[in-house]
Amino acid sequence: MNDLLIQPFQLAWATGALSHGPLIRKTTLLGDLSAIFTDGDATQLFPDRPAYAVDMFDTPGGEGELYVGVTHLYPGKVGDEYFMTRGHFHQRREQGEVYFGLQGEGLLLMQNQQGQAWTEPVFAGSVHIIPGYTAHRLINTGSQTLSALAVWPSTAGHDYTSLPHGFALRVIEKAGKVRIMAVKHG
Ligand SMILES: O=P(O)(O)OC[C@H]1O[C@](O)(CO)[C@@H](O)[C@@H]1O
Repeated sequence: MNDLLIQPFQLAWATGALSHGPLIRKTTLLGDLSAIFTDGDATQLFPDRPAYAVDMFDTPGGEGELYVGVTHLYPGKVGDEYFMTRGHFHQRREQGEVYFGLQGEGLLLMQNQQGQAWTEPVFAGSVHIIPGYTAHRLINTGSQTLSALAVWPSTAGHDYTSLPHGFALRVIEKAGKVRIMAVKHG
């Protein structure tokens, strides 16, 4: 092959489909998420139902390397609470991440180490800079799959243990409307 011209990976922006490169897909089932929903027991009614899938290019890790992936978060609720990702800080706290909304509608929930939380609407074309020292979670408030492209340092890692009481906000549907609720244990 001509080493002076290397074909890039590709992303279909409208759907989040990744191609032209080695891919890894990780699917998270409702049954894996019982600890994060208010009505955790309800997740056991459909434990094998996929809540979301993360596709990412299988590229080298290490200092200075970036990962590129797309999270496809499916529509649905557990009780009145919308499907969401686990949410995490980065092991390497100082490392940030960038999300790009591709399709669907939802919220990006962020929370700093002081416990202050906020949300940003996610939609096709939205751009989200997740600062370092900030936990983050995607929430699907729509009726279609919410897909977001993410770019993050390969050394960032995922810390799921530093939110023992969860996030300070929960997002539910009430009287047909999206409600962002401040809670003690999110
Ligand atoms: O690991 P979580 O919190 O379920 O989030 C899903 C994915 O979202 C990302 O932040 C971006 O794809 C990944 O790092 C993470 O695996």
